[in-house]
Amino acid sequence: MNGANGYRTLKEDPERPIQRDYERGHEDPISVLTGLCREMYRLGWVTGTGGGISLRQGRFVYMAPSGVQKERIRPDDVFVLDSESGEVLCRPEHAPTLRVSQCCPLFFNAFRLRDAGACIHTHSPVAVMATMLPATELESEFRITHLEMIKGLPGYGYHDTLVIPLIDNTAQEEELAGAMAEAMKRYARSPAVLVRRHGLYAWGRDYTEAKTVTECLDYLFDIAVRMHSAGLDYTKAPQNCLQCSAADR
Ligand SMILES: CSCCC(=O)C(=O)COP(=O)(O)O
Ligand SMILES: [Zn+2]
Repeated sequence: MNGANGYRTLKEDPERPIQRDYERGHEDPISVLTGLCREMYRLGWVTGTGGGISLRQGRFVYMAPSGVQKERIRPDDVFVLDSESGEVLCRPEHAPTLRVSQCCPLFFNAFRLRDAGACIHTHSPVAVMATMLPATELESEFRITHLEMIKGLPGYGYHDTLVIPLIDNTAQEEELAGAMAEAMKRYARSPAVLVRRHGLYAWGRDYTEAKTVTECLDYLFDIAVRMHSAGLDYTKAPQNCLQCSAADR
């Protein structure tokens, strides 16, 4: 069959659906986790052992150990947990002193409250800078509008104002869990929570979406910091936007 664009299109056989492995969880989640940790390290998101990613696939949750260099995790370092109870099912046998990531209860917030398939925690410098901008200090939320990359976030358009809740940091990572859950309930549309002077938790229905969301947010934080330095207001629509009313500007 020829499609309107001249490309050959195939009709999908319902008995033998085309395998879209990345959507259907046929990739090895442990290899995905170790590979993404290396990529996130290169982006400056998970340096100095902090930050990370957790994946949920069916009954199982995959998570890195705490306090280790995330870019150097090997497959046999990865913990496997029960996605319902949170119980550790498999631990690294070769290193009995390793403990599961301190981010565990925060990753579980994303799995339980948003039905996420992946959650990313970054210590990205631009995310941390964004939590200290004057507009975020006052409101305990990060707002930004009229930037193309907002469209990379599920359910958002160019003219929308993206609002990410911002919670205060605590001495221990686990102590953030309650405030993060509260913020997620109050900001039902938000795909992420910022932690002041610490970083970002962002999630998606699978690791591809979580990675895209985190990349778009990181870009938007960077732009916000640059716009603020240039004396520009990233929270308001530009004067010349014909679709927006005076109240938006
Ligand atoms: C320098 S990392 C401080 C602790 C932290 O913020 C963090 O994200 C720790 O994560 P881990 O997976 O190493 O428990
Ligand atoms: Zn952290």
